[in-house]
Amino acid sequence: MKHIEVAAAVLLEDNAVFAAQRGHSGPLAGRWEFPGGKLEEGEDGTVAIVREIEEELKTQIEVVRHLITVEHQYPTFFLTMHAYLCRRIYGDLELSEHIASCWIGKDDLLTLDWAEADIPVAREVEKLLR
Ligand SMILES: Nc1nc2c([nH]c(=O)n2[C@@H]2O[C@H](COP(=O)(O)OP(=O)(O)OP(=O)(O)O)[C@@H](O)[C@H]2O)c(=O)[nH]1
Repeated sequence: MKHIEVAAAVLLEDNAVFAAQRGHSGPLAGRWEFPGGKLEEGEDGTVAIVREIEEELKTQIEVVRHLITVEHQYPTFFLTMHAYLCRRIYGDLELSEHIASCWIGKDDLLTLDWAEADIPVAREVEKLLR
């Protein structure tokens, strides 16, 4: 079974979190996620997340702290996902791969159609929102 290791960014601003909708085809098409991507060989998650957000969203971020690591078995691969609380430094989170994005508050957070592995992350985020 394929094992994928991914870093994801939790960006909080004005008491809301940034979420993005996947546009790729495949089993998770159209599902919502925290932006990020796969670690390169030998790469630390904190380095990977800064690189991925620069590539995907043309935005510079910094990592504030590790939030949660989730392990999830999808039908076709096993996922390890490290979610980091991050801060935006510069850039407007321009979508290049996702089809939509939103800033979502505590009350609506769990109503989004999240990728399954993201539910435990969303629950952690819920604790950080008022
Ligand atoms: N970035 C990200 N990926 C997630 C999340 N939740 C989740 O299940 N995943 C899965 O983890 C993998 C992340 O890879 P990616 O975003 O680099 O993937 P991709 O399939 O577009 O790959 P590619 O860049 O090789 O085309 C995908 O299979 C994605 O479905 C999440 O919150 N953020």
